[in-house]
Amino acid sequence: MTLRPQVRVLEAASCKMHGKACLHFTLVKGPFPGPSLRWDAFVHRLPPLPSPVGLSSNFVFRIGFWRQQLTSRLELRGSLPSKGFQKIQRNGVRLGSRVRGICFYAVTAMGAIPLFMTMMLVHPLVMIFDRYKRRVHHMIAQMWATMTIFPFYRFEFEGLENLPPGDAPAVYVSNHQSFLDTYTLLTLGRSFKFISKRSIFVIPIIGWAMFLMGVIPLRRMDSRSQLECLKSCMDYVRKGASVFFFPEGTRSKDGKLGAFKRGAFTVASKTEAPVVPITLLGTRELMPSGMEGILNSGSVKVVIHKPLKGKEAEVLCNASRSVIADTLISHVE
Ligand SMILES: CCCCCCCCCCCCCCCC(=O)OC[C@@H](O)COP(=O)(O)O
Repeated sequence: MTLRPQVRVLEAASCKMHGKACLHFTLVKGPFPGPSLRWDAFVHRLPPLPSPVGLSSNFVFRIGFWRQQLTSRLELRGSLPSKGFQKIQRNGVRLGSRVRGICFYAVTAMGAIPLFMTMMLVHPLVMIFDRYKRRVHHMIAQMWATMTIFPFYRFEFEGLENLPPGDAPAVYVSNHQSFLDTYTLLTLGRSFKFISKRSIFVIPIIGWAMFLMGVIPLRRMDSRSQLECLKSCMDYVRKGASVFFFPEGTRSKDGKLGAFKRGAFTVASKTEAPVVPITLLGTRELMPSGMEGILNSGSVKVVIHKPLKGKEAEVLCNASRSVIADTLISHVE
């Protein structure tokens, strides 16, 4: 293995690390093509303030066209928020986030098995004594969700006093940014029935538990399935239970709040049940849509807003969306 100094002056377009003009002094160790280790010192030539000066080491593994890069970077002074050798990245995703993701799913799977067995055991009694709310199942789901997320991120609730007293029937709605939304909301321990896309029911154990809990399936593009879903929701609410909609119908891909579908608000206006708007903050930063395999570090906040009542679905829809939109805007750094 030879150590070969390389000095490279990278134009803005080619400095992938900083996207700006900068000077790199690189020591390359290792035969080419093959695994190589590079030490890279960089100074920005035309720095806006603050400009990063630092050291990074790239371990580049190359076999034929396959290339894998692990980067760690020490920013002595930089534009990145935090300093220090803590960002070991693979393809731009921090190793820590990958490891956390794997642990997260291990914990959630290990917890689900015994808890699901318990659910199965008590299910006949639940269907006899508490057919609509199924509170015992929600307590089990609350335990599962809490034990799953507790080791990985802090979550706090604001506005708990706005929750309908005694689990009274209501239509809950919130923005939707991540799979973590469901986990976080389940820790509330309320017996609301989620409206879920059918494909989630196929997940072993979780899907079966959703069935036992009375989660309402929906084929999103199918108008008949939408009607059946609304009918089930109205039936549940009239029988004293609550339902939970993500009116955007899908997770936000860019963090912006999408348009709200009317279904939830039709159920509320027809059953005269209150709408409880909820804003979820931070889940997307932890596990963005399309990156379900990773879990970044961070925290989550859930804001429960004052319940809204009314006979006009459109009015309820607009009022709910704007209170959530305002809260999202007010929490943008
Ligand atoms: C025994 C262990 C206990 C297990 C309890 C499991 C309870 C799980 C409740 C799941 C409720 C799921 C609600 C999902 C709502 C939904 O369907 O949202 C769609 C998005 O997400 C994904 O769609 P997309 O963003 O378009 O990919």
